[in-house]
Amino acid sequence: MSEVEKHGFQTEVKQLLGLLANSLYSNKEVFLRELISNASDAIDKLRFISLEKPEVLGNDPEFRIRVSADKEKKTLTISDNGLGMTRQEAIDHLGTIAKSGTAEFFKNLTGDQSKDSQLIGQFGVGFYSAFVVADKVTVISRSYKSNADEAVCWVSDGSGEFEVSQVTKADRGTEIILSLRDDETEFLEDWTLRSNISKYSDHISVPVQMLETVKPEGDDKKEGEEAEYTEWKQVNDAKALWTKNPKDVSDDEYKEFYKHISHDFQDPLTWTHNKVEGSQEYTSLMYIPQRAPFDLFNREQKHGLKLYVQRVFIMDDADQFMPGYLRFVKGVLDSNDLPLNVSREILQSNKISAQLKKACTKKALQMIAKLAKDDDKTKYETFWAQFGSVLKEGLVEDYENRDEIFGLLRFASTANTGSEQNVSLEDYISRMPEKQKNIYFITAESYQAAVASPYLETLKKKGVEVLLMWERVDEWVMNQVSEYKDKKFINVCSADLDLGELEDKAEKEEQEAKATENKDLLERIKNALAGEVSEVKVSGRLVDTPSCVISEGNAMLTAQMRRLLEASGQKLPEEKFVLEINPDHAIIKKMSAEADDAKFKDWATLVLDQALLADQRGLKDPVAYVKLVNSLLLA
Ligand SMILES: Nc1ncnc2c1ncn2[C@@H]1O[C@H](COP(=O)(O)OP(=O)(O)OP(=O)(O)O)[C@@H](O)[C@H]1O
Repeated sequence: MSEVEKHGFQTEVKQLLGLLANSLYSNKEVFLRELISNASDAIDKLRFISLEKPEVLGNDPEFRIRVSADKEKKTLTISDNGLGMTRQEAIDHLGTIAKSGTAEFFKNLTGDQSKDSQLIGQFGVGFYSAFVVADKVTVISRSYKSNADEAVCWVSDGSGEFEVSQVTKADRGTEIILSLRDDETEFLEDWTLRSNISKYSDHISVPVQMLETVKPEGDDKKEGEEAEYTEWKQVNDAKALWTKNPKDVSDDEYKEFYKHISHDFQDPLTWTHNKVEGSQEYTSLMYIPQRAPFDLFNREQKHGLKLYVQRVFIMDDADQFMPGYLRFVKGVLDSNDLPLNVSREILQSNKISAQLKKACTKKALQMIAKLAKDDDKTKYETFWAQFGSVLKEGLVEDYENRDEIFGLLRFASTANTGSEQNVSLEDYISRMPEKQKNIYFITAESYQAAVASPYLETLKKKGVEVLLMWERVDEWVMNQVSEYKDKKFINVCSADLDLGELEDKAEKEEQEAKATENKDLLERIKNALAGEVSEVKVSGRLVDTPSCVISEGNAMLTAQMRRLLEASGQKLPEEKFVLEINPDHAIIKKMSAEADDAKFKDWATLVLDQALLADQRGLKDPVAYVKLVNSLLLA
């Protein structure tokens, strides 16, 4: 054995190891699924390499995973003849977590063990789950590229460090030896292992073998042969789940397979399994998780389907088949038409992959639509809470499926008493009074800001429902969609709020009359606010509030959008507002009666500042505002 080299785990791995025992307490046996999954991935990868270089298989061409227990030593060994790891790969892969966004994820943990261990499920623990049952893990691995004496031995007790040394290993592949804790010896029992392996691994295509005692009897027994001997026998079904007829697959099998491909501990919310024959031949099996992954909004998040061509694994995270707004969909795509030597670059510009993307997108949207119709309403609520804001991106990203996506959206609304997002556009349209031709909505900083906005006042008075939006993505999306089923989307904060036929002739005339009547007042306010506002108008949208501001012309940078752009580092020109006043409001009446120009200016400033505050625009000089309010209160 060569010199032993010590390494420390990456900080995040240490944190993960610290939380594991708690998070996997009630389903410790998942370590077996995770290690068998890794072994099967390692075999899939080598099978792929061998397509071009069959010589890498050498004299060991039969892929298999082996599980064996040693009751005396209290060890459980999982070995595979996959691609193996070099010394450096073992250091890199078994000492760090390579997922982007990992550091942020760990920074955001609360420090409360029980809460954090729930979150860890979102993360996928993989190899490290071995430490839940073992107090020492030894990995002996030889890469398919290395010689027998260049194998690596990796050992750790999971506390903070691991050791690596060079060893000799006769065959290619990886052997993981778990020294089980005293209270975990049930995993040495033949029956426990067999039942867990068949539960977790029936659906993977690689045979998983265990040693079986064979008792030759009668004619089989040869002269001089020992009474009993052991032989490696296949334990699992080893038939890739997606290749089966959907009718022959149980819900439990679908759920287990999901856990195998996703490394999630929870069951999926739903799935769709489709075998398509004809001009294109492919099978897709797609799932929606119950919970969003920790990196759903990380640009570098790996997502997409596991790609197989004619049942041969080609690559993980093939994002060419799923649009970005469906990045939470997990699953497998097995194509008969793509070439086996397909690369990411080829997929990017390939006609077949474009057709497959279209088909998979449609199927995924149908799966979501079916979930929306499920009798169990909580399922769609869960889906919407986890992935709704991502799905909305599809309105911009996927013009072709816009109507389908619109149909899946759920909103908060003034028709509800709380902030729950459960109103579909169909619900909204079905409640529209005959005279209403448009769909009204508001975007704001928060639910509270939206529902209490002065911009809703007239619509509320007229009994018109308004959809309330406050998610980051809303402003951007709603700026880019104009209509649904011939109904225009109208932002109630827009400069020229189009009430269409909801505003009758008499109201229009009344409004015009008020504008004429208050012409001097409007002019006086504009002068008093010299340069602060571009125009002062009589408002048609206010009832209980003295004033509001709207953006000049149709520039329509709402407060929310402005903040988003500023946060992204854009320099925006200073905004000019149109101030709308409600001449029937007592404050405006009081202001109008003020003869003293200086005092009038104070009132005008107050009315503008209040409008800016109500629109969550913030004030340039909040201290001056407080002084002004106090002086008017004490006057
Ligand atoms: N049996 C094995 N053979 C070869 N490489 C392995 C084996 N087990 C683990 N590895 C390597 O170690 C890496 C880390 O494994 P780990 O289970 O922690 O994460 P993962 O499988 O990449 O991610 P996740 O489990 O979240 O999908 C793997 O990506 C792989 O490169």
